[in-house]
Amino acid sequence: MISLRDLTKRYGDKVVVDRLSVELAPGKVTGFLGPNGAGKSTTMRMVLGLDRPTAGQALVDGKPYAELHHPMRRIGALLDAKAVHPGRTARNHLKAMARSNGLPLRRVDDVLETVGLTEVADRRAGKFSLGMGQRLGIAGALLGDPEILMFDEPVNGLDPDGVRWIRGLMRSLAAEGRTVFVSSHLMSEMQTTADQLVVIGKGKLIADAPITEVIEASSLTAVRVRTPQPDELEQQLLVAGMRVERRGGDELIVTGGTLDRIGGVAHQAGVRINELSPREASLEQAYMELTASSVEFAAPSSQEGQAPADGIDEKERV
Ligand SMILES: Nc1ncnc2c1ncn2[C@@H]1O[C@H](COP(=O)(O)OP(=O)(O)OP(=O)(O)O)[C@@H](O)[C@H]1O
Repeated sequence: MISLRDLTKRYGDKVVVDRLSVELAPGKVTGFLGPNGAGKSTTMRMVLGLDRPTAGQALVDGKPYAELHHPMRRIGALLDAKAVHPGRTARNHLKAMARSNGLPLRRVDDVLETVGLTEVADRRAGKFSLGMGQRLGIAGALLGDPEILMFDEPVNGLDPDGVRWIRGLMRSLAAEGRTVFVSSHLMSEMQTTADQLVVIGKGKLIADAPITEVIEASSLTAVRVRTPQPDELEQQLLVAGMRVERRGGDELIVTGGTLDRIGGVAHQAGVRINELSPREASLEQAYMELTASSVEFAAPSSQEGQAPADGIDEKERV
């Protein structure tokens, strides 16, 4: 279990991590999201005892990293895949890690196998491709067979095969009951990998919720309703506290209500429904909305690539 309690880091007068309190649950992949400079890497470094909190605590199984007996058996991390001696072979790199951390040497072959590097184990790490380097970094994280894994941007720069492999690995580590904490810029990637999301902006917690809730809470998640009695239904939905946008003819776009609630309101009002269809925001849209005010260096305003206000693609409009 990783617990962040009012975790704060200041550099000079800049607050980089601001009273962050989060508990990361085992058996789940928790995605750690935030715009550039939000404080993700700094948070992860504090969990590993590489940076000292200015205030608050980052605890691993209830203790600061420095007080753990066999830290690599508790938590394994990939922060910087390039932190490998280029002249060492992959196998020797892992052996050195195992020796200096009191881990059994037989683990080296196990983790080489897990990450698919057995064939190239005796090649020098300096000659490895980016993807092989990432795999070696992950092998190092797995060496102590820890219950907690933390990866900082593990898919950065990987080809689709590498991305798929890491996704599968994270899912299977969580399925074994481990705590998996992974930062990423790739929302689409998190949408398929994470169960839970922790979103920060300018060091502050913005959201800590299951991914489904983050998407549901987006104002871009809507329901399209078609009815021959749009005035009546609009009235009843407004009374029930939902927001309704009229689309001319028989179409309403409803936000703030689930399919079930909208169906219930229509049924009670005796309104006939011809279509009731969900329009889910993508995680990307929900995320952009959440972090809009936390982006440190925004690009000059551009409409390009922005989601339409109701989250419905132009091509879906009829
Ligand atoms: N050693 C340091 N001294 C001063 N400022 C620092 C130091 N390390 C990080 N920062 C600042 O802290 C802020 C947060 O950085 P951090 O790397 O934690 O963000 P991040 O969310 O991981 O961003 P990215 O996604 O771009 O990696 C940035 O503004 C960064 O410039």
